[in-house]
Amino acid sequence: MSVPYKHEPFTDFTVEENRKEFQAALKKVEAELGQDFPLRIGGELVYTDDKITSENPAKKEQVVGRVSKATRDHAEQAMQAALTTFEDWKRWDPEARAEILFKAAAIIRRRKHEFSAYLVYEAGKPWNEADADTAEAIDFLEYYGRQMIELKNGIPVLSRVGENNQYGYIPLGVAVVISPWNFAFAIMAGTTVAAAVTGNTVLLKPASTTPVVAAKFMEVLEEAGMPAGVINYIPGSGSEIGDYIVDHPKTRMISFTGSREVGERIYERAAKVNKGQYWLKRVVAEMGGKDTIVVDKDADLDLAAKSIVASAFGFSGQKCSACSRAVIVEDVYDEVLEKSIALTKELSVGETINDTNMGPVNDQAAFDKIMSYIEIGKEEGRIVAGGTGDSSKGYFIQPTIVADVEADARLMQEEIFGPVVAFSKAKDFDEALDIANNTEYGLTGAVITRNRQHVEKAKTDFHVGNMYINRGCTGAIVGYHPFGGFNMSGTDSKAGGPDYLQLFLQAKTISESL
Ligand SMILES: NC(=O)c1ccc[n+]([C@@H]2O[C@H](COP(=O)([O-])OP(=O)(O)OC[C@H]3O[C@@H](n4cnc5c(N)ncnc54)[C@H](O)[C@@H]3O)[C@@H](O)[C@H]2O)c1
Ligand SMILES: N[C@@H](CCC=O)C(=O)O
Repeated sequence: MSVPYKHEPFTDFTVEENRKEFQAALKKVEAELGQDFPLRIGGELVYTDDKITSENPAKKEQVVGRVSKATRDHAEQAMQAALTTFEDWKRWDPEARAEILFKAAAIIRRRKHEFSAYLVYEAGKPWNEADADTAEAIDFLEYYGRQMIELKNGIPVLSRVGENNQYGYIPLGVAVVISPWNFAFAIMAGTTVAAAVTGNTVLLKPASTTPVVAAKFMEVLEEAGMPAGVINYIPGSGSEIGDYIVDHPKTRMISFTGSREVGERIYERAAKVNKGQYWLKRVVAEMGGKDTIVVDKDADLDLAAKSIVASAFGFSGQKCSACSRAVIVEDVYDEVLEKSIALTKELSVGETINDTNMGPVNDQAAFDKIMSYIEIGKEEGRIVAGGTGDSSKGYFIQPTIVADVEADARLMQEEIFGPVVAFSKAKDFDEALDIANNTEYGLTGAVITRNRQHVEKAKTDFHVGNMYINRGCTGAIVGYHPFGGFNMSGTDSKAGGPDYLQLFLQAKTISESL
């Protein structure tokens, strides 16, 4: 029997010993950078000539690793391997499947700083963000393992005289898992193991800018005893193999996390029943956000500014949960804005091996997109902090606050996915909530208030999947804050929540007449 789930503690980097250990891990990983990683298809390691080169976004010339690139033929081979393996894997005792996850969690825990160091190099994460990403990956393994054990005998239903009834869950088949780069470890690992622990086999296509940490995770799974063919690792371009695996008639479900644009495409394509397909594909799609922190007039204004700045600029705003809109009741607008500007000016931006507050953004495309929104910000409001970027060595953008933006402006409506937050004024709390709700998304949001009635109103009227009170709007913890959004933020599949694994299962009723 395993001990109860508890989330993995974060490393306290104010402790000198922890800093030294992390610096040692950074050194060790730096010496390993530039290796080649294979595809993994049915347990075979496949090296291709065509590679995806993963670069450090903080230092463009630094190659983190070269990863073999899957073609459609590889994707087809992976599908066949997954189909064959499914026939065996689905019959495994769920507890034995869960044990592999616990073993993998233990391996990663022992090498925690090493994985976080990879995230510093490959995703440009500051130390604390890398550490949190690794901790969340461990949490997903520990939590989903336990959830599977809880579900293994199904859920009791009523029986009656002369009739014995059972209600249980069986796996679906081959799951296609497509993950984003911004939680290159946690989301990639969590979505993959959720599919596998429930008895499905997996085709994993990680994001093209962060395939190395996924390759390292494959090594851990193998060491933990994951049988060959259960998880098939096929990095490749979305356009080359993405559509192919989504459309494949043998794909039973798709677990996608990424942008709204790609999510909509996958949702639409998955709806079509192709030749040889005899099920409706299940789609879990977790997409973008346009998340708001609302500040009431009766609120702790220091807490408000701290929450806005941390949620807007943590990992350079590259979180689906990031605060990209601060909606502030007019009585306290100027004060919160001033406090936020002051805190923002204290943030350091630079190469994340140096433990800066903020690192680079993901790549040139992200840099260009974010800078173009800053230009739009100059038209739609007033730049009061930041506003500049430099992509000569890495993709660095200063944390940017745009003040006095109208509620329907582009800056208030479109996902920027970078270190840019728009401030908007509301005449009172009701109007602030209306503005908070006026986007097509509905992922996270927070209210900062001391007014109990307003807290209660926000609980019912703030239409987001994760609503926080008197704190920032990022940083959901597995098992504590099940995570997923409404409307165009996705299918509200609550990752790290008690009903998440059922998305990877189908329920079966058995009724026996006695
Ligand atoms: N809601 C959530 O839980 C959540 C979590 C993390 C990120 N996100 C969102 O993800 C986005 C950032 O991530 P991103 O830039 O990696 O997103 P993205 O949509 O560009 O890419 C996500 C994944 O989809 C793949 N892909 C691209 N085209 C494809 C296609 N035609 N078919 C199949 N797969 C394809 C990519 O290669 C990548 O692996 C943001 O919008 C962010 O809000 C959401
Ligand atoms: N779960 C993370 C966000 C994941 C998306 O980028 C958070 O709660 O901040």
